[in-house]
Amino acid sequence: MMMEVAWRLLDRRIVFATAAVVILRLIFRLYNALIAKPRELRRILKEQGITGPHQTFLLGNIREIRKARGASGAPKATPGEKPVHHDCAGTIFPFFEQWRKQYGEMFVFALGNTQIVHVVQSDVVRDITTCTSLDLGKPSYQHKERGALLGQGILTSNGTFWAHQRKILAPELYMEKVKGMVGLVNESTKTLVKSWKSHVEASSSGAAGINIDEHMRSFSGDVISRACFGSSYDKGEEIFVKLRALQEVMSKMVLSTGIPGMRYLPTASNREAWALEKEVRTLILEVVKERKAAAHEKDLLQMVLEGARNSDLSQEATDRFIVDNCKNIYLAGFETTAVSATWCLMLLAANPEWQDRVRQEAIEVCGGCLPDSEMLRKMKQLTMVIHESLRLYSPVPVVSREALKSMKFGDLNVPEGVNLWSLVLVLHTDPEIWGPDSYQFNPERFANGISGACKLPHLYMPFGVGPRVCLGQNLAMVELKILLSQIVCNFSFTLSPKYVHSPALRLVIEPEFGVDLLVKKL
Ligand code: HEM
Repeated sequence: MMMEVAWRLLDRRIVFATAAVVILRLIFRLYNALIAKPRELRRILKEQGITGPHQTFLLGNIREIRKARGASGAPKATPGEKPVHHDCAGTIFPFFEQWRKQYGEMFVFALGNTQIVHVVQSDVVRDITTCTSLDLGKPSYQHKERGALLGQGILTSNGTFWAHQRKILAPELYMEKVKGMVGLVNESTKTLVKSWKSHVEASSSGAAGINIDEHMRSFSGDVISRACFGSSYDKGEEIFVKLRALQEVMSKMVLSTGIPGMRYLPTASNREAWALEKEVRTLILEVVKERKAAAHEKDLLQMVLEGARNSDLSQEATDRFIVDNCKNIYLAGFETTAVSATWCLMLLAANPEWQDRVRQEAIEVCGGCLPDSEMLRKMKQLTMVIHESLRLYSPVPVVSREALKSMKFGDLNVPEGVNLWSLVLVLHTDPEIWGPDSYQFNPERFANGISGACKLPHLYMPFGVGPRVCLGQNLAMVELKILLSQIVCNFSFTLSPKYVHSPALRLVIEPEFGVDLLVKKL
């Protein structure tokens, strides 16, 4: 009896002792990750003279700033006012402007427990963005926060795994291959032009008011579905509808919190994201299964499939490789292209003289036909407008990297785990680089290409630069050129009085209330 009681007590003591050790280790790890390591990184940076705001800057703060300045962070604009472009960098990132004044060009701040150095000096930006070392990668917090959306695909992965994925995907988006996609982009454009024509015909005044954002998204989604899934296009559409829903759920989550680990909690949005993630995975793998039966044309999915099969991965890892990269291509190529087209059309509507110039050129070059790749090359005025639009409203506002090991750029020692951010919008509108009219819409500056437009061409980076430069930039330019040339050939358009100019930061920089145009058939 005595023995039994002693054993029981001992048992309990062992259980308590084990639990105490586990809890203490957990506390120690949390302390290290949340307090000791960030403090140590700050100390190293401070020794180099890099200081900055001490409060932890969570993405939730963006909402506070928005509340204070109006819904998007942009000053309130009156409907019908001509857009003022100098809004963008300063109003979307007012805190950066304030910190630059307070701490100088290079400063450190925190996003959750991640230390971020803000860098805009041209030589340091060049060294960072062109660095080919695999020790410099994409920030790990992006993967943590957007795991359900991105998985471990090309956008967020690092090291040799990223290099392997890039090697498989890159050749499929080289210019030679993209030339072969002109036909499918023309198909998607025809659908859009037809739908706008019926809108105009249905309006009694001969001018239809169109909120163009959804139209641009349908166009861009249509192109990506065709490029990715080829003849399995119908299934591709279904997958992309679900992915868009997933993206929307995730974008709300990303904006509402910067707290690490939130995505593991069973909140309502997390549960919704997990369910959508599962559905997308099942749908993609169904297409893959169907394909195993028959020889297939070489669309993007097929390349991802073959790349995964030749990679000596387990079945589980192969499936993940395929699903994650399909999701990554969609995310990288869908919203960015749609929002770029939206900004280009807003600028053409606000600047009728440029709309006329682009129209005249498109009519001369295309002669009433759908463009081929040679015609696209000849449309110089249109290319200038697209470059200028991507300069003022670059959809991706920040190019970011993480030092996966301690690294050095010029005099800057970057400790392992520190992130580097270059604000594209600031670099794109710096009067020192672009001249006194840097905030104005002036496509003429690109008459002699990017190197003729500014003093430091490597700082023009709507598609990023260096080894991780956008893989889809050729396709994106082809999409924009075909879409815009066909719109100006078929329609004339002005900004509707409903339009309120308010660039807002969501996953990309987009017009907060959309773009409303008044469209007439030519
Ligand atoms: C106007 C439209 C687009 C813009 C503005 C854009 C912009 C960007 C930017 C800024 C990056 C990050 C570069 C860096 O971190 O240095 C990126 C990466 C990427 N983009 Fe795009 N993109 C566009 C369209 C597309 C399209 C249509 C696709 C695919 C079909 C695509 C695929 C990718 C991929 C796969 C990456 C990751 C590259 C890597 O990490 O190795 N993008 N894009």
